[in-house]
Amino acid sequence: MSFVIGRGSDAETVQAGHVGQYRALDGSEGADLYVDLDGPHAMLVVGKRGYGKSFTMGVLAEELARTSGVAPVVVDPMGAFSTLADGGDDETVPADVVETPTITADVLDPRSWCSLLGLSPESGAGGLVWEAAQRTHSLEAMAESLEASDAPEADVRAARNHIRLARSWDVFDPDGLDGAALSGTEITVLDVSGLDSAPMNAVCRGIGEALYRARVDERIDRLPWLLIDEAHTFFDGVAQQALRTILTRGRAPGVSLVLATQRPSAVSETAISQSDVLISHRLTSEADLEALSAAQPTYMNESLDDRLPTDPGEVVVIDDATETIHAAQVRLRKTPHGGGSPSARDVVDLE
Ligand SMILES: Nc1ncnc2c1ncn2[C@@H]1O[C@H](COP(=O)(O)OP(=O)(O)OP(=O)(O)O)[C@@H](O)[C@H]1O
Repeated sequence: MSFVIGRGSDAETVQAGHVGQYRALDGSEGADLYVDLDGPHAMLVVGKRGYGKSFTMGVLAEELARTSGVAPVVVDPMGAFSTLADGGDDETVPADVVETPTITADVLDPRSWCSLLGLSPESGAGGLVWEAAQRTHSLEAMAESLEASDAPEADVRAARNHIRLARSWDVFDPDGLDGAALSGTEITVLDVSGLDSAPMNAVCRGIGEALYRARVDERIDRLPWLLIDEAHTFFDGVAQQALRTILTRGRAPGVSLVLATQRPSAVSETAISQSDVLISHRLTSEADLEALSAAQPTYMNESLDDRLPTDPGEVVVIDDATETIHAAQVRLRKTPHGGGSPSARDVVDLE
């Protein structure tokens, strides 16, 4: 029996992930720390650059990949998680890396199409894109429907150019990833690192909606866990809508979200207030500390900044389910860590 974050003390550690050890006040390591992977959760992993957010997310990903009944999916904007598939010294993690993830065009509603292409729905071209998205289900069909329009040629030309831009991203495909394709037992890593912010957001939105809808419509049995690194990138664009839906309504259909960001002040307030587990690495920026302090739970007696850790891999965990706070050291990765900063000394060693 151990303490399991999100579940409570004296809990069984089945369907729980081993993420590290408690950290005593003198810095020594204590008992093992587990996180509940059985029920749905919204987790937020925050911390200044280089203090271990991606590493911690990788540890969670490794644990999810080896947990039954869940369908873990990572949206990987830095290309740091494909190493999950490389295996470790003595253990392998079942992982499937999708290097060019695609989604279907109809996951975006007409308004989102306009915002994705930077068009005002009130403009001539925006209105045409809106109508095309409303009437059709693929990018091809959207392009064709523009040609049949009797709108002014200048508007049609502008709309055509924007649709052409969307086609050049190569992220829309009528056979794009759906809930079924994403709900395997292995962890699916979607490498979006080669994409600009707009198509990256479109993919994230499509994946979030596909997983959520598949559970609401009872088309998949396993409980999806969507892990998103650099989450602030997605609260700036069209992905935001899907992430908000999961944060506010994901619990009932059993969809979990793990967001990692170095800028908690740049993810929405919803992301902070709806998270039931907050894992905080070192943070120093005034704005970020304020964003977290504003959502600081009433059971937290002292200020959060007084408790924040100082070294990479050290965390403070605020568990809303059990209303407890824990100081811990995140365990080492079993698969290679794909993030981290390059060092000039490593280059010299190679020469
Ligand atoms: N739990 C840990 N145990 C040991 N070392 C760690 C741990 N977590 C992080 N580190 C070390 O810190 C380095 C930086 O970690 P990581 O790449 O996860 O930072 P980050 O906060 O995600 O940074 P960025 O914002 O640049 O992505 C790692 O390469 C690793 O050397």
